[in-house]
Amino acid sequence: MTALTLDGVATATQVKQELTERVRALAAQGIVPGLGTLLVGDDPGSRSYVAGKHRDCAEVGIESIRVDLPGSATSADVRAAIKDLNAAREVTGYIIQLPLPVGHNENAMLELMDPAKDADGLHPTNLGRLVLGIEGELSSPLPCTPAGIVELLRRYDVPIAGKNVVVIGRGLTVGRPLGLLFTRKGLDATVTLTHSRTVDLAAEVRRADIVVAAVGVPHLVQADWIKPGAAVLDVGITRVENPETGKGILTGDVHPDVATVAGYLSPNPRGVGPMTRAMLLANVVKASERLLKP
Ligand SMILES: Nc1nc(=O)c2c([nH]1)NC[C@@H]1CN(c3ccc(C(=O)N[C@@H](CCC(=O)O)C(=O)O)cc3)C=[N+]21
Repeated sequence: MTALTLDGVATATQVKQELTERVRALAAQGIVPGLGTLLVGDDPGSRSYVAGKHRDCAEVGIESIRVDLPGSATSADVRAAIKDLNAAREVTGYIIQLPLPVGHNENAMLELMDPAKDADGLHPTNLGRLVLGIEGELSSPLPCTPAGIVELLRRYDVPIAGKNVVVIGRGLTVGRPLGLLFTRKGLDATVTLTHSRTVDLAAEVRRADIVVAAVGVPHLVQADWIKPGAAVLDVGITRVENPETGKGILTGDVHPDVATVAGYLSPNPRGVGPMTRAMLLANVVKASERLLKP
């Protein structure tokens, strides 16, 4: 058996086409969604991620508002920039590009954001609403990677209700919110959240119909860990130095041999990553559409 590829690039392209239509409909009502990004310091990875997000915005017609602060910026500078973004009328939603340089208190900065403008869905109020299971229009922006994972599975009609999901990694942006999302009414999966202190990780993963690996440990998940036919989402990515060439290779958490056992496999890169970026755009468009609601 060779797993069906859950193609994140093709799916993200579909999502962006649908968003382009929704942005056109908003423009007809005089509303232009705007995505703000606050980048502190000059980490090349963060710079390239932020540049990618603004390219995505241009693709669907969302306005971009970039705020870049130098690495020497103080917490007061960051707080002032957050206050400006909260007040800026052209900003529908924004993100604080993580990680912030050492010395800044990320959680305190996230809490300063206006929850209605939290395009990442990582503000405590929005994570709290996820716990409360607030559905429908009132529901807040969902964290982008968990939303991207569910959207990818849905678009390939991968069964979720009643299925055993094993998430590897309990991080803020993926593992923890994903457990809440999969157990929501309407998705109805059963979730096991594993982590570095889980006793027999392979045994847990072998029970899974859906596996999400989000830890950043190259090729952690082996083929003999996978129930034949299971869906595997490879999220964690690490730049592994090639000893011969010295080049950095992007390596996922899932060993390539898994493709011979799994029923579905998202590649990494070109899987959940592009879906994460598409869901960020969806959060901004949804926030603008909420402005239309009486
Ligand atoms: N507030 C905040 N929110 C984030 O969502 C956030 C963040 N900070 N800091 C950094 C991480 C990283 N992240 C990625 C999203 C997509 C790809 C992605 O699309 N990667 C491509 C490969 C690289 C590329 O082509 O750019 C892929 O997987 O195919 C990568 C990384 C979001 N992050």
